[in-house]
Amino acid sequence: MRFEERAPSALAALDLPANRTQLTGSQVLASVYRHAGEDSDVPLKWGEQTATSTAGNLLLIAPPGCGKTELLAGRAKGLIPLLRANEKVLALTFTNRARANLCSRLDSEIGTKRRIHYVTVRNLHGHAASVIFNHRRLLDFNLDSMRWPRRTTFKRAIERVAPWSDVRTREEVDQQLCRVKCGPLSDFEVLEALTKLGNGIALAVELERVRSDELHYADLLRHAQRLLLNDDVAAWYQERYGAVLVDEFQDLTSQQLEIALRTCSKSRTFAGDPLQGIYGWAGAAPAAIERDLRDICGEPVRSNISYRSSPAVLAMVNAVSVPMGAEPLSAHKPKSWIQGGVSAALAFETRSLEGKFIALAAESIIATDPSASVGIICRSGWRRQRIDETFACRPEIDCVLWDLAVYEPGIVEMIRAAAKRMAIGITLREAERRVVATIDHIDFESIDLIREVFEMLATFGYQDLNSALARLPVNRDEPVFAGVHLLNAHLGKGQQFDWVFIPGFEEGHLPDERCSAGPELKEEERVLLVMLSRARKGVVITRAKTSGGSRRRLTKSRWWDALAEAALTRSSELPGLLRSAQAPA
Ligand SMILES: Nc1ncnc2c1ncn2[C@@H]1O[C@H](COP(=O)(O)OP(=O)(O)OP(=O)(O)O)[C@@H](O)[C@H]1O
Repeated sequence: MRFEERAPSALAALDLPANRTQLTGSQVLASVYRHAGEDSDVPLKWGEQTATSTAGNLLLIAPPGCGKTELLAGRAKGLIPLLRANEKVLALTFTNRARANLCSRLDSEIGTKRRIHYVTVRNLHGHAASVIFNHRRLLDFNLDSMRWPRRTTFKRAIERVAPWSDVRTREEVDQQLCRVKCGPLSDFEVLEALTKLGNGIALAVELERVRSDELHYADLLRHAQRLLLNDDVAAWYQERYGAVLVDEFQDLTSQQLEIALRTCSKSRTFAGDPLQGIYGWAGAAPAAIERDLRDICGEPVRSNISYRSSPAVLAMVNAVSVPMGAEPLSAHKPKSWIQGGVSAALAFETRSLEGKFIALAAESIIATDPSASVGIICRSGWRRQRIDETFACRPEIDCVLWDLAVYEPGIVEMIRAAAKRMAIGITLREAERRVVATIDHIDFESIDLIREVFEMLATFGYQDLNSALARLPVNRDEPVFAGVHLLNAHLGKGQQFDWVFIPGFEEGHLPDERCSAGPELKEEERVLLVMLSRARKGVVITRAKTSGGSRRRLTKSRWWDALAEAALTRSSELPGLLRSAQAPA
């Protein structure tokens, strides 16, 4: 059945200012073409200078989709012949998915074997953990008796000391602890600082952590920084790493920057985009970091040609980024995109209709092009609830929920590989113990995720491993593959999808109600830019006019009108365009 036959009510509910949108859209499109030139082969300078340059330090600054991560992979290739015997390149990212992303780019550039031989790819917490483990004898605590952090460690700690605290209090405590631990403080100095600040809950959480011999994520960075401030420790790493590459520098804290710099002194490459800085709440300071990096690397190499997105997507991206002070982004080979791509803004009467539309649209895209990836990206988890429920009612659509451990790149594969050596009928508990035993204990994040998978299987009532394994999804190493992906904004950083749907353009959600002024509002704008710019072929933004059974009126997001103006696709054209969802010619 055709898309529009299946969704008459959802389509009828669309509310798009068609004429005005088309007019403004063509103007924007014209400017996108003008900037790129027809099918121009750009930007040689950007690529040549970065991949083959043997300059010690290099700073790459460019907006989303210009190929920064790709260039880091190229740079690794160029640096490998310059390494001395026993030296490696260290590539640092922020998340597991970003690590998987960089690994797959490196694999295409230099092959998996050479990548494993010459390049260590870690996220910053993983690198910190290895520094702590390698130099544990210098620590002022016994690492053997400590537990590595889990994703739930902080949540469990605060539930123990302040079970009555609300979400906002918990976030504030988390942020305060992160800020205090952003320097090379000992445990005693952390307690002293928290006492001075007078936040009783934060102090209680920290005391509970020390009492129960746990490390939190922020402790990993703090202890790694302290160790690396020791010149002998730093020299040990500097002999091993002939080059360091850091992706997304805008999200570094000064502590993380120091860890990267002390780890490698020879060749340092940083890639990023200050306008995509979305971790200010965790202590990242893009402007200060950029200043420091200019001192170290000199003038940045820049580009504003997007290899990722169609002209229609870029029209929306530019509508957000240009008022923020960015140069407009242009599409590389703009003519190669069928009809210039898609960008649309759709308002629905209710959240339920919005969810129904998105599910049908995603289903239609996948039915037409099974190789397409569709990202449904929400600013916040609470606003995704209705969307998740809609997809849960439609088991025929395969969905990847990015918050579940079972969908983290490589995790199910690790379980399956270990399970091959286990007897049929082994209990889940025993299987978990044996799977964990096969993982390098420094890889505490994979161990945490494997434990989460087993916890989830136990909740679903599985008794033995074999029956559970049959129900686990096929898991891949790459972060984004064909199918529907449901995620929140921060998880999507650095990733890309053929199609992106962004629900929830209402005040209170976008921007978040706690971030409606000052630097927090600026950061929300950057979050918006990150979400929009994940799209390759098409981006569709949506909002609901009312909420819940009471039909409370919702106020449209302050960014809605500008984006609806920049949208190039009329609602009546959308079904056909979704059906012709193919990769660019
Ligand atoms: N020189 C190039 N030629 C063709 N395609 C490219 C080139 N450079 C990058 N790409 C492609 O463009 C897309 C975006 O690249 P990449 O993810 O490296 O951009 P980015 O600048 O790191 O983006 P973000 O800031 O959003 O993380 C990828 O699909 C990549 O393969």
